[in-house]
Amino acid sequence: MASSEPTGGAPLDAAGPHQPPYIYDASQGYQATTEAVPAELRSTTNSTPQHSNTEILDNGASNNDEDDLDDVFDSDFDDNDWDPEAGDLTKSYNRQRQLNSSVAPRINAQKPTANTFNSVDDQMSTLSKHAAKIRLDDVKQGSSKDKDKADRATSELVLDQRTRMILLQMINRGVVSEIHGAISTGKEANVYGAVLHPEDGGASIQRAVKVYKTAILVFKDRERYITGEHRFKAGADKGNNRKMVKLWAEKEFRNLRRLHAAGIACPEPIKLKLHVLVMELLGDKRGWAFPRLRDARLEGEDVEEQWRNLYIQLLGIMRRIYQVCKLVHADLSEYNILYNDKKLYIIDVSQSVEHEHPRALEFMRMDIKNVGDYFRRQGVDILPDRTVFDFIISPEGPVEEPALAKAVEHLYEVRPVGAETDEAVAELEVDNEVFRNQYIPQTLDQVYDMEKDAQKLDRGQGSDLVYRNLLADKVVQPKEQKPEAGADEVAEEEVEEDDSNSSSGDGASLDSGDSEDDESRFEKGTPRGKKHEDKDEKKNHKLAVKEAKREKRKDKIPKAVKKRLVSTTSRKHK
Ligand SMILES: Nc1ncnc2c1ncn2[C@@H]1O[C@H](COP(=O)(O)OP(=O)(O)OP(=O)(O)O)[C@@H](O)[C@H]1O
Ligand SMILES: [Mg+2]
Repeated sequence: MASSEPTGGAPLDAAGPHQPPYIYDASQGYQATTEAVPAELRSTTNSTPQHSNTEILDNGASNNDEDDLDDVFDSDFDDNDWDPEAGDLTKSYNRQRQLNSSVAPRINAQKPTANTFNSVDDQMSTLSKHAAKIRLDDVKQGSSKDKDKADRATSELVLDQRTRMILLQMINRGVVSEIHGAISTGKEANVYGAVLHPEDGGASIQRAVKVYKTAILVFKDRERYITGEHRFKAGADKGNNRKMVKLWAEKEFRNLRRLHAAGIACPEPIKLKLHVLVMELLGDKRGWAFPRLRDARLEGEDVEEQWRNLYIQLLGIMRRIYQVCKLVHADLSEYNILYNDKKLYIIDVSQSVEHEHPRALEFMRMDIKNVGDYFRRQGVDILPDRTVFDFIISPEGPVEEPALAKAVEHLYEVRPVGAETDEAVAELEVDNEVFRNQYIPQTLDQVYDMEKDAQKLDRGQGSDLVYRNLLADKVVQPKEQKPEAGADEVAEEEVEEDDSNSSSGDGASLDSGDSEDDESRFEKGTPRGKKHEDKDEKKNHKLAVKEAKREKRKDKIPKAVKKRLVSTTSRKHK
């Protein structure tokens, strides 16, 4: 994949003002004229734009300017831009963007340009002393069956120059002391284990380092999370991979911080630099990461009950993320939840959206489906998607444990039919199917026939409306309600209020959030689905779904048999 063909590697005569104080030779690499550039850096080092022979491995990085290290050595690492105490993150983010897009060197403009290279070179030399602390072959994987994967991971993992420099910086600044092998390699990011040996000789601290990839194909499907995120617009430049991954990393960092501040079990975000995010390792003291929920093996006599408790725990977490963090995870599944000792940990929140994102509720419905499907496969008697949806978005009700779990138990008690009979199970499936295809307006602006719905409310039939829980009493007085003063506006206030109380003082959004942008968020996030279906069409659709289900049921395994099968399988895990 990488080319070792030298193209610009002819020895330079002398270091001119725009050239570094070392020269590059195609066969021998760097020939230092001042300090030696160590082997660790030599393979890919290239600090001058006229050299294009940089080996671009790894990371899927394919930008021609991958060797540009300017932003890596920006002073932003030092000025605590990403510390919660540093104040307005939007401002610091914008400041950073300005810095990054500036053509002039960011070091004292009075200095001759040659000093810029000196400085980069000096920094590289300084960092080089840490090179041996990046030991990617030191792989820790959860189980021996993952050995193959681990081997593959090791060979796949060759860091590009920029990433390596950032990692060395992290070591130099004492964010971590060593970086080890990959915990995970994926299409969007690699996650490495790292360890910090505190200077005071205290116990070592395990950390995780997530490195986002810059290959273009990777985040193609991220479009829908950006479109409609009006505050994201100014920052998103789809033409520039590097900027994009930086944005995703920032988004994840901020979202994690919100979750963590709300006391949700998730990795504590520690440090962010460009596309590299350092966070708490969710794992044991020796650096073994907790398994994903998908790979979790529950043990004990009461495995069934444990699964049910995890399901209830997760519904509580989802409600808390929505109500307290004002976010929707948007990629929640057994792959993005870690499990340890009866507890669930939420990870991978770079695509999480504000609850006011035009598609937030659609993403939430997807999360609910994924979660429900998974727990059902574990034999849990799950609640209907619609019930879960209402539980999460209802402004009324608790947002803390243990009250959350109690509230879920209550939902079980009051549901009309339990899942004891085949009919009840079938009914649940129909209801889920209908719900999953139903149009959900995000705000009152999107309500198709406000008049008609208002009449419904007046007649006390508001519970028929799928968006009924958006209709907090204070938000909706249907008759006087103007479309532009919808739930969204109130939600905005709540966000601000919430943010000002939170320690981070910022949101997960990435730009200034100008309110005049508010309308534009609906341009592309056009409501889809069943909006234009009238009542009869809906009824027919429901009947059709019912009919299809009835057909399917004919060759269905009876519930009791299925349950037996499921519990035998889970017992195998003991
Ligand atoms: N803080 C952490 N502690 C322990 N393990 C982690 C942590 N963060 C991530 N992991 C592990 O790394 C894996 C990938 O992380 P994550 O889900 O955040 O990346 P991703 O964006 O899904 O990347 P990709 O889509 O490329 O796989 C997780 O499934 C988990 O096993
Ligand atoms: Mg993931």
